[in-house]
Amino acid sequence: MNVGDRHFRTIWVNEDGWGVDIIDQRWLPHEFRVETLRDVKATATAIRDMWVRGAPLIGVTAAYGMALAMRADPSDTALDATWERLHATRPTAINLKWALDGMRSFLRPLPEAERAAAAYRRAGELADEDVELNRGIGRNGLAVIREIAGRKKPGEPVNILTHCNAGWLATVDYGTATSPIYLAGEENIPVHVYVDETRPRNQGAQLTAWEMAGHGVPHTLIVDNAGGHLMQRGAIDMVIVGTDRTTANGDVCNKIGTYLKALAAHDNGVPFYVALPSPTIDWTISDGLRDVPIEERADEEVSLVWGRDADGEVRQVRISPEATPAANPAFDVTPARLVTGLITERGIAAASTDGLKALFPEKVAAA
Ligand SMILES: CSC[C@@H](O)[C@@H](O)C(=O)COP(=O)(O)O
Repeated sequence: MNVGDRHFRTIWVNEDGWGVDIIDQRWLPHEFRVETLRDVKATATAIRDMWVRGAPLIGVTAAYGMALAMRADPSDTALDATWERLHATRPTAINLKWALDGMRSFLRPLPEAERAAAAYRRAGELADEDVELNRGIGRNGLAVIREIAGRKKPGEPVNILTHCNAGWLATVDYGTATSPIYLAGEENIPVHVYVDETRPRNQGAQLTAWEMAGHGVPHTLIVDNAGGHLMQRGAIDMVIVGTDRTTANGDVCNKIGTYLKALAAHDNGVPFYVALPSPTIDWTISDGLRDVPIEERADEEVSLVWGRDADGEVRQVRISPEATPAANPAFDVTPARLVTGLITERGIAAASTDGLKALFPEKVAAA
């Protein structure tokens, strides 16, 4: 998507032909910074410390990390060690394992001398494929927005609530939850987005709001706790969120707080959609609560917040007593029964084993 009048993806190969450039998302919305990753160590840090984040982008970054590793040492030992090191960075998004497994099984049969070039090529293909998957999600989600818009008075916007950032910054381009929103904009369908701030790291306030502002999408920032109130008053037409891992029966693991939004949506009859590319489906599990590992992140993410002060300095401040401990589970699981539909690149699936099987029969068979 565009930053100013220049098109950016979130990740690309540096002009030197081998470094991997990323948008360092820690500084947004205050500063737009690009960093170059030059080895596996830097790639692991970038994923773990959330310079890049969002399930699809984590996967593609890991694929490029494999390429950096193969350039330094194309041995089987390095292949396995890189898989282990990158896989240990963040536990919840299944796209990470999907990308690492795919890269390793693609590279293993190749002669060592060919592995680095092949790895860069394959990582680039995964990046391109991600963009195409997201375009597909956009087209399918757009049908839902269009249908709601058709029931509105002319010019009245479709009010969409989203949580966290499942935008272009969380993917290679377009985003998952935001892709239908961007396509609605291209069709001049009026939309308005309520952006949950998404404590503790504020991906909504910092990233989704920046995306919406940058693309002229009418939007309003709300605190996480305002969603239920707005739904009770009929201010939300639909919810669209992303996911880090969806199980074969349609349970959805996503950023902490998603479950509460789904409960409020269910209680108020508001459609609750989840937008996801098929690499985010974990076909090997069918009980999200039991089987999805939930990342526990540092307590400082709860006690300290980043912002820009009156002098223009980006800094961190403490908001709770030094002595108060904090817990920071980063994701939660929304049971399939609360999900209206799964918007995928192949269409909208019911959040159920049969619903997903109807769209992806070959994946179910392979699992
Ligand atoms: C298209 S991104 C889907 C999810 O990865 C997104 O909703 C999310 O929860 C991101 O969490 P994050 O901790 O910022 O990586």
